[in-house]
Amino acid sequence: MSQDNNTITIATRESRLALWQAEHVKALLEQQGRRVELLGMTTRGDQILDRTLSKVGGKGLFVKELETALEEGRAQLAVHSLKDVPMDLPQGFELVAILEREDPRDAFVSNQYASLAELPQGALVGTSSLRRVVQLKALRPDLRIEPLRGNLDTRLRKLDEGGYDAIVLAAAGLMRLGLAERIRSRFSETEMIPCAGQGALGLEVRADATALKAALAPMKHQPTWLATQAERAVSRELGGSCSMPLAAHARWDGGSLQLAVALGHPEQTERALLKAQLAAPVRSEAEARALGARAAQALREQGAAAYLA
Ligand SMILES: NCc1[nH]cc(CCC(=O)O)c1CC(=O)O
Repeated sequence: MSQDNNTITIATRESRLALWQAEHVKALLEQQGRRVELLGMTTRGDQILDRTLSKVGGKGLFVKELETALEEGRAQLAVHSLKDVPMDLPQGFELVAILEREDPRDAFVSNQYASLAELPQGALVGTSSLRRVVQLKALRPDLRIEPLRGNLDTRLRKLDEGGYDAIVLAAAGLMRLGLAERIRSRFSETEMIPCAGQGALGLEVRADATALKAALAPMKHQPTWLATQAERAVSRELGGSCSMPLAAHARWDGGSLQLAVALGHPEQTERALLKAQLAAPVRSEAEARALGARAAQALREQGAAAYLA
């Protein structure tokens, strides 16, 4: 297929969201005169749709098959939702760029209610993200929260079939798929702190792909890169995977990064949510990671150890 050096083959999952993201990067590369093909693949994470991902365990459920394609030379580039990418990539792989982040917030979607505040006592909310569960419980202890799995279209269908009063999803995914009109309201980044990397796309290549790395480097959006380095450092420091109830979101305020973090207990959702907010001037990746490490430390000082399995 792509034996000639000018063609870049992008390995992608085949969900509508993943394909949109791969097509988006393809279009950006084509604007630079590159020839691009897509290689669609099914990952283990796509196959396990009947169980909550946190119970399946294992990191990188959505990325491993794509990495194998890079390893075997069937593709040169993998496009990921950054929040699905493990904090430390396996030996031989690298994130070469992170694109400018879109809306990082979580969205409230319902056919009857305009916002969380409007939900009646004891309403049923669907989400499978432990991060969302612990923050929803803190905001509205009366709510019943039930698992909701599947790709975005499936989750919306389950809402429309009457299975839930409301569901909570990442705004960015809905916007990418042209489903923004389903969003009734957005949570602020402080009331429902997003997951590390939410709303950003990461480009992964083989670490030895020198020429390709040089070609992709200009696609790196430095403010997003630094913000997400701080967020991902929190998770790395706490030994986290994407399935623990950890939230980390950094936003720029002039030259300073404002980092908000929250950690809930994975089983006892009635236990207090640990929270911290820190800010620091950040000019380098080292400074971004140091800010993330300080936030993790702040959570440890509040007793994070008892929350980490
Ligand atoms: N975990 C699945 C996933 N991975 C990326 C997105 C949305 C897009 C993004 O955050 O970049 C979603 C859906 C969701 O969490 O609702």
